Amino acid sequence: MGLFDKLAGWLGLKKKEVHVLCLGLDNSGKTTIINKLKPSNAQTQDIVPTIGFSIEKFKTSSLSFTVLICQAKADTETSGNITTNIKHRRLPILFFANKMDLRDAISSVKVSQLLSLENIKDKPWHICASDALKGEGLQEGVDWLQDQMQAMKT
Ligand SMILES: Nc1nc2c(ncn2[C@@H]2O[C@H](COP(=O)(O)OP(=O)(O)OP(=O)(O)O)[C@@H](O)[C@H]2O)c(=O)[nH]1
Ligand SMILES: [Mg+2]
Repeated sequence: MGLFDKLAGWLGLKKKEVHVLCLGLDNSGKTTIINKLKPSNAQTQDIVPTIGFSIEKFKTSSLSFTVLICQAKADTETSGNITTNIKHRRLPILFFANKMDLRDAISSVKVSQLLSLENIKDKPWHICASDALKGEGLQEGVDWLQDQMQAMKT
């Protein structure tokens, strides 16, 4: 069972489709993170650089996730479609400070300071240190998303 399956189970399943936007710098580990969220039998061993953007669809027993993966600088029609109105909605934002296994990695607290995340006042946000190769930190992020989505339902 992948982390998305667990998330779907926890959500109460009122919604049938969930859109997730995965945005980050080139080579930051976006595809690796999304791959790790899939059930192990659906994961690929062969991660290649994403050209432009990619759309992944996950179907769990009763929920489908559409994940749009694109570079922070991408400005495509598709990303526009999915991101329309995001700015004005109180949608949760989960940050992964990925590649924390690298020797020169800085802490998630420092990343948060450098990105001035404390200035985000109109949306719930959370930052997790992660090592997407080992899958470390991803569960913490999914747990936080679960709490946020539960709160949005009530
Ligand atoms: N050391 C380390 N390497 C990682 C980690 N996550 C991803 N990588 C590696 O970083 C490289 C880029 O990972 P991708 O998942 O392709 O990154 P991306 O953000 O999707 O890259 P683009 O599609 O090119 O924007 C790959 O060689 C991954 O194996 C991590 O947590 N630690
Ligand atoms: Mg990619």
